[in-house]
Amino acid sequence: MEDEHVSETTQPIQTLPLIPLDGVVVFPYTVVTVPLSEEIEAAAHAAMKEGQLALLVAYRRDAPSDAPLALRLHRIGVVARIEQIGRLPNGAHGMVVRGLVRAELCEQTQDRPYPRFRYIEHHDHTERTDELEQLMTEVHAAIDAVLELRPGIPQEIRNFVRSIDDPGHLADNTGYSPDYTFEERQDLLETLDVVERLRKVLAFYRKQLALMDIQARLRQEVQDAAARQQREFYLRQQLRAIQKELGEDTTEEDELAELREKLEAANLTPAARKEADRELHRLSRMNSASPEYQMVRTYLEWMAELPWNKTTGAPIDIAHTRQVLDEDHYGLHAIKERILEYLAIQQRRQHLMKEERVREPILAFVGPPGVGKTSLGQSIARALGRQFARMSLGGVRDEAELRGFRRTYIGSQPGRLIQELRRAGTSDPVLLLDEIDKLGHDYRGDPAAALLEVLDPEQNDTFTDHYLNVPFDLSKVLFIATANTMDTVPPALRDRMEVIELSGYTGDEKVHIAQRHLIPKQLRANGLRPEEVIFEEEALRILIHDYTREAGVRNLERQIGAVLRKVTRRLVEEPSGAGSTPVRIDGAFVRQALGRPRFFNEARERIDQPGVATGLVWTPSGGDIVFVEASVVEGSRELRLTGQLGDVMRESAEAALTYVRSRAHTLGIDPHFFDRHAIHIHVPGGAVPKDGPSAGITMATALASAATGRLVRDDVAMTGEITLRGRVLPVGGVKEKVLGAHRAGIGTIILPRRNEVDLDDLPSDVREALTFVPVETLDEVLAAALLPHPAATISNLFGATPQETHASEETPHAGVTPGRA
Ligand SMILES: Nc1ncnc2c1ncn2[C@@H]1O[C@H](COP(=O)(O)OP(=O)(O)OP(=O)(O)O)[C@@H](O)[C@H]1O
Repeated sequence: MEDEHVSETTQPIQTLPLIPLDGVVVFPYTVVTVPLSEEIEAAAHAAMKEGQLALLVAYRRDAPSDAPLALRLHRIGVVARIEQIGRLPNGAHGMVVRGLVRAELCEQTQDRPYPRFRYIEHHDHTERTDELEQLMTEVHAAIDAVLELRPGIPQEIRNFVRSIDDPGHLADNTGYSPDYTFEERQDLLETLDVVERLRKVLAFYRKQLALMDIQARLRQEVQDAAARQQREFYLRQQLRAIQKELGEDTTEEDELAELREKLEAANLTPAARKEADRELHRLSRMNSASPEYQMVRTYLEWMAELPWNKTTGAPIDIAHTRQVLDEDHYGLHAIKERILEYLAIQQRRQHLMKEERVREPILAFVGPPGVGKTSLGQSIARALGRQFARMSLGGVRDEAELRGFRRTYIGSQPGRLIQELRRAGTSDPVLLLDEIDKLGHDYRGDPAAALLEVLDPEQNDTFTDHYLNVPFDLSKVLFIATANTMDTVPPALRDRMEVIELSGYTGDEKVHIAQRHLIPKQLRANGLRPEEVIFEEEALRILIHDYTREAGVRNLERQIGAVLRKVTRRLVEEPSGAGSTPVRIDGAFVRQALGRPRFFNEARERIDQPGVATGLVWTPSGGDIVFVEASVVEGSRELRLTGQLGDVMRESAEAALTYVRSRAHTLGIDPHFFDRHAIHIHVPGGAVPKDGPSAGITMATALASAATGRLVRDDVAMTGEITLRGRVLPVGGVKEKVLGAHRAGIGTIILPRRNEVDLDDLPSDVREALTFVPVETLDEVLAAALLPHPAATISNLFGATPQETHASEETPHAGVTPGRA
């Protein structure tokens, strides 16, 4: 099938003298000088007489030397013309031969005085196909590229190779290349098919090119690295010289000595000492320019800077602690007592053996923002003479954030715990674990599990950070957790906490906190002296009620700061007035300084139509009021609920509807009203999901209001779960809810009778300021919450007959807003 490429053969018509070659391959078209050994002399001379022609064939390298000649020779050689016999430049005898055509040996016809062989000639036969042309181009390009890269190749040779147009000729000429081994040359000679021969040549040169490329790159890299090292060396020498000039000369030895000294002073644990010594030894044998040197140095610096055995805490003194807590915090009596109890127990437990100290709980302050969780932690630290450190766990999703990354990672560091301890500088600080309710977790490991280990006295004296890789004793740290809610804290962690709830402050408490703590703090922060300002209580109350609405005092403190900034500015702008009379901050000053109030009586504003009732909710940032809206439209019997309500809340809505329907007659609602109307209940409040059963009575009230057209009282708010039969069940979070309602300006609170006990927890001023309506049934709720129908009179207030209300039943959905009673 490749016949057209196969060289033409001629019949073995003649014989020629054979000159065996040792390690030399002669190709057609090439001229070679061959040393004339004794062995071949006779043949050479005989050939000269026979038209200068001889067969030149190489010995096989693998054949035994005692084998018959025919077997010791390769099958293919060339017919060559001996151009000249004579002395070579080196003085030896030699001959110049020119290869003419491939020859295949047939049988030997003579042995002595020189061997003769019959042979067949193989002439190249090629057809110039596209494939062949393409191959030629590629071979030319490859040879060219190799020659280009090879230094010292004369231009004539390249020009000569470029000029060869005959494929077989081109391939055979490459046989000159010094890169071929003998076997490769012989193989090329034996490849009779020209295309195949060219392919072999191409493959050979490509391999050659790749090798040269790698060599060149390696050479370049070696050169670059050497240059870089030289440059760094040069720069370091310069740096040294500069440091010497400045008197800051620190050589590597100095650096090592300094580290060694620091480590000595750091009072390391035996395990840490061992690791540090090992790394110091490693460091002493490293080149200071290497990146690894820096890594080890950083590690050793961490080790040297950690407070392995440094403590400041004195034994717990309860009386002193009480005094400090009182100094720093107004009120919070029950909370302070619990803190003192906890510390007293800690004091006792300190003497216990490690095995007995298992399952010690951790203090957890839980409550809305700004109620003093952080500042209580700071006070405790102050009272115990310990450092205070704080670590926010909000959004920590990765265990490695707490425990660090192994040193093998580039740029690795110890975890947050170790970092905070270094910052604290002692091993017994009060460490506030902030926002444990916002701890995350994902595929990289559960940080809560790591935290559990940290908090477990059984394990935390050998806490191992991945970066340090030696145990660090955390057992002397006083951990305090803070959270807005315990609901989202993983149960295993929750079990370890002694929860102390801070529910928020009343207006009066806030006034006191402001007068005693926040105003003095903000005066200092704004560069004011106490005698320069008179902060009137009226101004504080306006700030509390109209400019902030919060359980804590964080925004109040901010607003006080904002008001005082105006004072500072005024004093700076009008220095003449300063010092004479103090600046008086009253209500007018506040309004002028802060602009329009942010909060107002929202309930009055919202309840302008039937169908709206005020409920009470508990949120992680304190209690608050919420408005439940119900509307009825003519249509098929349907209940729609919107406002991101959870399943429990939806069920309560259904229970509310069922009950209101069952009381339609008493409430004066047309018995068929609910068959002809669709009901829609909506609880506004943005995108916040809401759930829980405590809005049951509020939904029922809103529904009853919408269906009867009677307005709900705007100074009333309520909370309570309902049953299908209209009973009101107790709910949670009453204290926070009541405080939230009080803040929002609500005067009357309807709550389940069984929650009345919770009112004992309320500050007395709040209890006195509010009216509580404890209820057991929904009828009682509606009686207290709904205003009489505009058309009704006082006498039939709660006993309206169907006829009396029927006439005006259509008003709400007819769009007429009944007037306020
Ligand atoms: N009872 C109090 N007496 C005096 N100052 C208080 C009291 N409660 C809170 N503060 C002050 O209110 C400010 C806010 O309190 P803090 O930062 O401790 O709140 P927090 O509960 O930790 O809030 P968060 O949950 O947002 O961290 C602080 O300046 C704190 O000193």
